[in-house]
Amino acid sequence: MAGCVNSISPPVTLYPPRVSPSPAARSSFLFSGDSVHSLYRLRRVSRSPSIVSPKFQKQIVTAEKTEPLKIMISGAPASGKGTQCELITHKYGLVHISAGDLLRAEIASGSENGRRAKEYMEKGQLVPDEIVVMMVKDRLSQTDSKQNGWLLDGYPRSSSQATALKGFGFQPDLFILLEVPEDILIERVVGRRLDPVTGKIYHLKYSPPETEEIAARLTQRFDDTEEKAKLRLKTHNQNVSDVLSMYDDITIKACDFHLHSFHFSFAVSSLTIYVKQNEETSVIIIIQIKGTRSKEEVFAHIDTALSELLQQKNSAPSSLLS
Ligand SMILES: Nc1ncnc2c1ncn2[C@@H]1O[C@H](COP(=O)(O)OP(=O)(O)O)[C@@H](O)[C@H]1O
Repeated sequence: MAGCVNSISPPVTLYPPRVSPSPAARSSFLFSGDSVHSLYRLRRVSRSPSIVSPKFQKQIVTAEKTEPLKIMISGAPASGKGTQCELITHKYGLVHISAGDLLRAEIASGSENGRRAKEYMEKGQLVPDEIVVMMVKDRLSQTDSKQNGWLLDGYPRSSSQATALKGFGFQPDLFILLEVPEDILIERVVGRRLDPVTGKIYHLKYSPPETEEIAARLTQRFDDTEEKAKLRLKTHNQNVSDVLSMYDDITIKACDFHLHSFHFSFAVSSLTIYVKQNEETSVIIIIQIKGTRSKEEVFAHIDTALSELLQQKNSAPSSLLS
C-alpha cells in the first residue's frame, strides 16, 4: 500500500485537473448550501475532475436502481447513537442492526459465544472478530436488511472488522460519527437506565421516569458503571481513528487498481463531511456531528445528509450523471 501511495503524486490522484462535474452531481454533495464553507467546497468541486468516470457511471446507475440505503453509525458510549438510530429508522424504514444488541442477545441465549463475549464486554474491550463478524454478516444478509436497507450501529470498531465486512460485499453509503466531550459521556452513561417493559431509555437526572412504578422496574446495563464506561471510552478512542483510516486504505487501494479516486472535506459548524470515491467502492460519506447539540439538531444534520443521499440514489440516471 505504501509503495502505491508513493508511486502516485497525491494531487494527481486526488484532484486531476480541469474537468467539471455535472451540475446535478455537484449539487448532490451540498449538504448546507448557504454556508461560506459550502461555497468554498463548490469551487473546489468545480475545479475537480468529473466525479465519476464513464465506466463507473454505469456501476452507480445500476446500484441506484436496486440498492436501498446502507448506513453505519459510530460514537462513544452514550453519544446519542440509540436516539439517532431510532429517529433514522423511524423516518427511513431501515433495519437497525446494533452489534451490542446482537451480543447481548447472544449472552442471553446462554451460548458459548455469548459467555466468551461477556468476558470482553465486562472489561470494556472489543469482543474478538471471530464472534462479532459472522454475527453481523448473518444479520445483514437477512431479507429485511437486503430489501429495506440497514443502519449498522457499533460496527465496524476496527479496520479488521471493516475489511471483513467489505470482503462479504457490504459497503456503506454513509458513515456517521457522533462526537461528544468525555465528561458529558460519563455522566450520561452512569445515569442511564432501561425500562425492560417498554424498552425506553431514561436518564435519572436528564429524563427521569414518569412514574414511581416505572422507576421501580428500571434496570442498568452491566457495563454502565463509571469504571467500565471509562474503559469503553478508552477502547472507543483507540479504535475510532483506526476505523476512519479504513477509508484512507480504500483510497490507497484505488491507485493500486489505477482507478480514479476523489476526496475532499469541509466543515460546517458542527458538521464535517468527508467524501471519498473510487471505482471500487462507490461514494462513502463520513459525517462527524457534535452530539452535544439537541437530539433534534443532530438529527436535522443527519436527515439532510440522508435525504440528499436518497435523492441521489433515486435520481434518474440522466439527471444525475448527464
Ligand atoms: N463491533 C464490535 N466489536 C467488538 N465488540 C463489540 C462490538 N460492538 C459492541 N461490542 C462489545 O459490546 C459492548 C457494548 O456495545 P454497545 O452496546 O454498542 O455499547 P457502547 O457503544 O456504549 O459501548 C462494547 O463495549 C464491546 O465490548
